[in-house]
Amino acid sequence: MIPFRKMHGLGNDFVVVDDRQKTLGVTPARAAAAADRHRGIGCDQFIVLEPPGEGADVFMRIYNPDGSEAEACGNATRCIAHLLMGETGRESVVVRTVRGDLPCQRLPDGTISADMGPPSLEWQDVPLASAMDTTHLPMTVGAVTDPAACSMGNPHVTFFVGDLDRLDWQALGPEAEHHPLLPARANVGFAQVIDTDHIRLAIWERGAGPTLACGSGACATLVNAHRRGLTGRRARIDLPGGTLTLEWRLDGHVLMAGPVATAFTGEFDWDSFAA
Ligand SMILES: N[C@H](CCC[C@H](N)C(=O)O)C(=O)O
Repeated sequence: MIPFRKMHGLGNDFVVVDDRQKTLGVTPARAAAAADRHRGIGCDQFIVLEPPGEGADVFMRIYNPDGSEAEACGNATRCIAHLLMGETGRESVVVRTVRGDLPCQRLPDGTISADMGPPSLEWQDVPLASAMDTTHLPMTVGAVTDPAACSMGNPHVTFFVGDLDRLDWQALGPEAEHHPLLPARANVGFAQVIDTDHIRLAIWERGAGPTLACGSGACATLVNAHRRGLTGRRARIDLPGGTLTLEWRLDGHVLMAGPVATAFTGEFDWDSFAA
Protein backbone atom coordinates (compact mmCIF):
# COMPACT_ATOMS: atom_id res chain seq x y z
CA MET A 1 0.00 0.00 0.00
CA ILE A 2 1.17 3.53 -0.82
CA PRO A 3 0.52 6.27 1.77
CA PHE A 4 -0.64 9.65 0.48
CA ARG A 5 -1.45 13.06 1.91
CA LYS A 6 -4.37 15.12 0.54
CA MET A 7 -3.44 18.81 0.69
CA HIS A 8 -4.74 22.03 -0.80
CA GLY A 9 -3.97 25.69 -1.17
CA LEU A 10 -7.24 27.65 -1.33
CA GLY A 11 -9.00 24.52 -2.56
CA ASN A 12 -6.47 23.87 -5.35
CA ASP A 13 -6.01 20.30 -4.26
CA PHE A 14 -3.24 17.75 -4.45
CA VAL A 15 -2.57 14.09 -3.78
CA VAL A 16 1.01 13.95 -2.45
CA VAL A 17 3.11 10.78 -2.43
CA ASP A 18 6.64 10.38 -1.08
CA ASP A 19 8.89 8.72 -3.64
CA ARG A 20 12.19 9.86 -2.12
CA GLN A 21 13.17 6.18 -1.92
CA LYS A 22 12.33 5.78 -5.63
CA THR A 23 10.21 2.65 -5.09
CA LEU A 24 6.67 3.69 -6.12
CA GLY A 25 6.80 3.21 -9.91
CA VAL A 26 4.94 6.44 -10.68
CA THR A 27 3.93 6.89 -14.34
CA PRO A 28 1.81 9.56 -16.04
CA ALA A 29 -1.01 7.03 -16.51
CA ARG A 30 -0.92 6.02 -12.83
CA ALA A 31 -0.86 9.68 -11.74
CA ALA A 32 -3.88 10.37 -13.94
CA ALA A 33 -5.74 7.36 -12.50
CA ALA A 34 -5.10 8.54 -8.94
CA ALA A 35 -6.18 12.07 -9.84
CA ASP A 36 -9.49 10.92 -11.35
CA ARG A 37 -12.32 12.34 -9.23
CA HIS A 38 -14.64 9.40 -9.93
CA ARG A 39 -12.46 6.30 -10.11
CA GLY A 40 -9.46 7.54 -8.13
CA ILE A 41 -8.72 9.70 -5.10
CA GLY A 42 -9.26 12.92 -7.07
CA CYS A 43 -7.13 16.06 -7.24
CA ASP A 44 -6.10 19.00 -9.43
CA GLN A 45 -2.50 17.79 -9.48
CA PHE A 46 -0.72 14.57 -8.43
CA ILE A 47 2.49 15.57 -6.61
CA VAL A 48 5.51 13.27 -6.24
CA LEU A 49 8.33 13.99 -3.78
CA GLU A 50 11.68 12.83 -5.16
CA PRO A 51 15.31 13.06 -3.99
CA PRO A 52 16.51 16.66 -4.61
CA GLY A 53 20.27 16.34 -5.04
CA GLU A 54 22.54 19.00 -3.58
CA GLY A 55 21.20 22.43 -2.59
CA ALA A 56 17.49 21.76 -2.15
CA ASP A 57 15.27 20.01 0.38
CA VAL A 58 13.13 18.03 -2.08
CA PHE A 59 12.43 17.63 -5.79
CA MET A 60 8.73 18.09 -6.57
CA ARG A 61 7.29 16.49 -9.73
CA ILE A 62 3.90 17.76 -10.89
CA TYR A 63 1.32 15.79 -12.89
CA ASN A 64 -1.96 17.23 -14.16
CA PRO A 65 -5.03 14.96 -14.11
CA ASP A 66 -4.58 14.37 -17.86
CA GLY A 67 -1.17 12.85 -17.12
CA SER A 68 0.79 15.79 -18.52
CA GLU A 69 3.75 16.97 -16.44
CA ALA A 70 3.84 20.64 -15.47
CA GLU A 71 6.93 22.76 -14.91
CA ALA A 72 5.44 24.75 -12.02
CA CYS A 73 2.66 24.60 -9.47
CA GLY A 74 2.63 27.48 -7.01
CA ASN A 75 0.04 26.21 -4.58
CA ALA A 76 1.62 22.75 -4.44
CA THR A 77 5.02 24.39 -3.86
CA ARG A 78 3.59 26.10 -0.80
CA CYS A 79 1.95 22.88 0.41
CA ILE A 80 5.15 20.84 0.05
CA ALA A 81 7.13 23.59 1.75
CA HIS A 82 4.72 23.37 4.69
CA LEU A 83 5.14 19.59 4.78
CA LEU A 84 8.96 19.94 4.81
CA MET A 85 8.82 22.57 7.55
CA GLY A 86 6.93 20.05 9.65
CA GLU A 87 9.53 17.35 8.91
CA THR A 88 12.57 19.52 9.55
CA GLY A 89 11.38 22.03 12.14
CA ARG A 90 12.75 24.77 9.89
CA GLU A 91 10.85 27.94 8.93
CA SER A 92 12.41 28.12 5.46
CA VAL A 93 13.05 25.39 2.87
CA VAL A 94 13.90 25.07 -0.84
CA VAL A 95 11.61 23.16 -3.20
CA ARG A 96 13.32 22.10 -6.46
CA THR A 97 11.15 21.78 -9.59
CA VAL A 98 11.75 21.32 -13.31
CA ARG A 99 11.75 25.11 -13.46
CA GLY A 100 14.36 25.65 -10.73
CA ASP A 101 14.83 26.07 -6.97
CA LEU A 102 12.01 27.84 -5.16
CA PRO A 103 12.83 29.25 -1.69
CA CYS A 104 9.81 29.12 0.63
CA GLN A 105 9.21 30.47 4.11
CA ARG A 106 6.56 30.57 6.80
CA LEU A 107 5.39 34.14 7.40
CA PRO A 108 4.53 35.56 10.83
CA ASP A 109 0.81 35.15 10.09
CA GLY A 110 1.34 31.42 9.48
CA THR A 111 0.87 31.57 5.71
CA ILE A 112 3.51 30.10 3.42
CA SER A 113 5.37 32.25 0.90
CA ALA A 114 7.06 30.86 -2.22
CA ASP A 115 9.59 32.69 -4.39
CA MET A 116 8.41 31.50 -7.81
CA GLY A 117 11.40 33.04 -9.59
CA PRO A 118 11.27 35.51 -12.46
CA PRO A 119 8.72 35.27 -15.30
CA SER A 120 9.81 34.67 -18.89
CA LEU A 121 8.36 37.35 -21.12
CA GLU A 122 9.53 36.55 -24.66
CA TRP A 123 7.20 34.81 -27.13
CA GLN A 124 9.51 31.81 -27.57
CA ASP A 125 9.68 31.30 -23.79
CA VAL A 126 5.94 31.29 -23.12
CA PRO A 127 5.90 29.55 -25.69
CA LEU A 128 3.85 31.06 -28.51
CA ALA A 129 3.64 29.81 -32.09
CA SER A 130 5.29 32.85 -33.67
CA ALA A 131 7.10 36.08 -32.84
CA MET A 132 4.82 38.68 -31.26
CA ASP A 133 4.47 41.23 -28.47
CA THR A 134 3.48 39.16 -25.44
CA THR A 135 1.62 42.06 -23.83
CA HIS A 136 -1.00 42.01 -26.60
CA LEU A 137 -1.75 38.73 -28.37
CA PRO A 138 -3.87 38.65 -31.57
CA MET A 139 -6.21 36.12 -29.93
CA THR A 140 -9.99 36.15 -29.52
CA VAL A 141 -12.02 33.44 -27.79
CA GLY A 142 -15.75 34.10 -27.63
CA ALA A 143 -16.33 37.38 -25.81
CA VAL A 144 -12.71 37.86 -24.66
CA THR A 145 -9.78 39.15 -26.67
CA ASP A 146 -6.31 40.79 -26.61
CA PRO A 147 -4.71 38.80 -23.77
CA ALA A 148 -1.16 39.06 -22.43
CA ALA A 149 1.09 36.03 -21.96
CA CYS A 150 4.14 35.00 -19.94
CA SER A 151 5.72 31.91 -18.44
CA MET A 152 6.29 31.10 -14.78
CA GLY A 153 8.02 27.96 -15.95
CA ASN A 154 4.58 26.95 -17.20
CA PRO A 155 2.64 28.88 -19.84
CA HIS A 156 -0.02 31.44 -18.94
CA VAL A 157 -2.38 33.62 -20.94
CA THR A 158 -4.32 36.40 -19.17
CA PHE A 159 -7.52 37.94 -20.51
CA PHE A 160 -8.53 41.20 -18.80
CA VAL A 161 -12.32 41.45 -18.44
CA GLY A 162 -14.77 44.07 -17.20
CA ASP A 163 -16.99 41.92 -14.97
CA LEU A 164 -16.03 38.35 -14.09
CA ASP A 165 -19.52 37.66 -12.75
CA ARG A 166 -21.03 38.30 -16.17
CA LEU A 167 -18.59 36.08 -18.07
CA ASP A 168 -19.10 32.35 -18.66
CA TRP A 169 -15.33 31.84 -18.56
CA GLN A 170 -15.60 28.07 -18.07
CA ALA A 171 -17.23 27.80 -21.50
CA LEU A 172 -14.24 29.60 -23.03
CA GLY A 173 -11.55 27.56 -21.26
CA PRO A 174 -11.13 24.58 -23.62
CA GLU A 175 -10.82 26.69 -26.79
CA ALA A 176 -8.37 29.07 -25.14
CA GLU A 177 -6.26 26.27 -23.60
CA HIS A 178 -5.88 24.60 -27.01
CA HIS A 179 -5.55 27.74 -29.14
CA PRO A 180 -3.24 27.40 -32.20
CA LEU A 181 -1.04 30.23 -30.85
CA LEU A 182 -0.16 27.98 -27.88
CA PRO A 183 2.03 25.03 -28.98
CA ALA A 184 2.32 23.79 -25.36
CA ARG A 185 -1.27 24.77 -24.53
CA ALA A 186 -1.57 27.20 -21.59
CA ASN A 187 -3.24 27.99 -18.31
CA VAL A 188 -5.86 30.65 -19.01
CA GLY A 189 -6.61 33.45 -16.56
CA PHE A 190 -9.68 35.71 -16.65
CA ALA A 191 -8.78 38.79 -14.61
CA GLN A 192 -10.93 41.70 -13.43
CA VAL A 193 -8.72 44.49 -12.14
CA ILE A 194 -10.50 46.08 -9.15
CA ASP A 195 -7.75 48.52 -8.19
CA THR A 196 -4.02 49.00 -8.78
CA ASP A 197 -3.37 46.49 -5.95
CA HIS A 198 -6.42 44.24 -6.22
CA ILE A 199 -7.47 41.70 -8.87
CA ARG A 200 -10.27 39.17 -9.10
CA LEU A 201 -9.13 36.10 -11.00
CA ALA A 202 -10.60 32.88 -12.35
CA ILE A 203 -8.36 30.24 -13.93
CA TRP A 204 -8.90 27.47 -16.45
CA GLU A 205 -5.82 25.29 -15.88
CA ARG A 206 -3.91 23.46 -18.61
CA GLY A 207 -4.57 19.76 -18.23
CA ALA A 208 -6.94 20.25 -15.31
CA GLY A 209 -9.76 22.65 -16.23
CA PRO A 210 -11.37 25.06 -13.77
CA THR A 211 -9.70 25.10 -10.35
CA LEU A 212 -10.47 27.06 -7.17
CA ALA A 213 -7.04 28.65 -7.26
CA CYS A 214 -3.80 28.61 -9.26
CA GLY A 215 -0.62 29.97 -7.71
CA SER A 216 1.49 30.24 -10.85
CA GLY A 217 -1.55 31.69 -12.59
CA ALA A 218 -1.84 34.39 -9.94
CA CYS A 219 1.86 35.19 -10.42
CA ALA A 220 1.44 35.42 -14.20
CA THR A 221 -1.64 37.59 -13.79
CA LEU A 222 0.20 40.14 -11.61
CA VAL A 223 3.09 40.21 -14.09
CA ASN A 224 0.77 40.67 -17.08
CA ALA A 225 -1.35 43.27 -15.30
CA HIS A 226 1.69 45.32 -14.33
CA ARG A 227 3.14 45.08 -17.83
CA ARG A 228 -0.15 46.45 -19.14
CA GLY A 229 -0.01 49.34 -16.66
CA LEU A 230 -3.11 48.11 -14.80
CA THR A 231 -1.53 47.48 -11.37
CA GLY A 232 1.56 48.16 -9.32
CA ARG A 233 4.03 45.44 -8.36
CA ARG A 234 2.05 44.23 -5.33
CA ALA A 235 -1.50 42.92 -5.35
CA ARG A 236 -4.09 40.96 -3.47
CA ILE A 237 -5.59 38.43 -5.87
CA ASP A 238 -9.02 37.01 -5.04
CA LEU A 239 -9.64 33.60 -6.59
CA PRO A 240 -12.77 31.47 -6.19
CA GLY A 241 -11.05 29.52 -3.37
CA GLY A 242 -9.62 32.52 -1.53
CA THR A 243 -6.95 35.21 -1.58
CA LEU A 244 -3.25 35.15 -2.45
CA THR A 245 -0.86 38.02 -1.74
CA LEU A 246 1.77 38.68 -4.37
CA GLU A 247 4.71 40.91 -5.19
CA TRP A 248 6.72 41.14 -8.40
CA ARG A 249 9.95 42.31 -6.80
CA LEU A 250 12.32 44.75 -8.48
CA ASP A 251 14.87 41.93 -8.74
CA GLY A 252 12.40 40.20 -11.06
CA HIS A 253 11.28 37.44 -8.71
CA VAL A 254 7.58 36.88 -8.05
CA LEU A 255 6.59 36.07 -4.47
CA MET A 256 3.25 34.48 -3.70
CA ALA A 257 1.84 33.82 -0.21
CA GLY A 258 -1.27 32.17 1.15
CA PRO A 259 -2.65 29.44 3.39
CA VAL A 260 -2.14 25.68 3.03
CA ALA A 261 -4.00 22.75 4.56
CA THR A 262 -3.89 18.99 4.90
CA ALA A 263 -7.37 17.55 4.44
CA PHE A 264 -6.63 13.90 5.19
CA THR A 265 -4.18 11.05 4.73
CA GLY A 266 -4.72 7.58 3.39
CA GLU A 267 -3.20 4.76 1.37
CA PHE A 268 -3.84 3.10 -1.97
CA ASP A 269 -2.61 0.49 -4.39
CA TRP A 270 -2.14 1.45 -8.04
CA ASP A 271 -4.55 -1.30 -9.04
CA SER A 272 -7.17 0.22 -6.71
CA PHE A 273 -8.11 2.54 -9.56
CA ALA A 274 -9.94 0.19 -11.86
CA ALA A 275 -10.54 1.76 -15.26
N1 LIG B 1 -2.05 23.09 -14.67
C1 LIG B 1 -0.74 23.74 -14.51
C2 LIG B 1 0.04 23.13 -13.32
C3 LIG B 1 -0.60 23.47 -11.95
C4 LIG B 1 -0.61 24.95 -11.68
C5 LIG B 1 -1.43 25.41 -10.48
N2 LIG B 1 -2.16 24.40 -9.76
C6 LIG B 1 -0.60 26.29 -9.56
O1 LIG B 1 -0.91 26.39 -8.35
O2 LIG B 1 0.35 26.94 -10.07
C7 LIG B 1 0.08 23.55 -15.81
O3 LIG B 1 -0.16 22.57 -16.53
O4 LIG B 1 0.98 24.37 -16.07
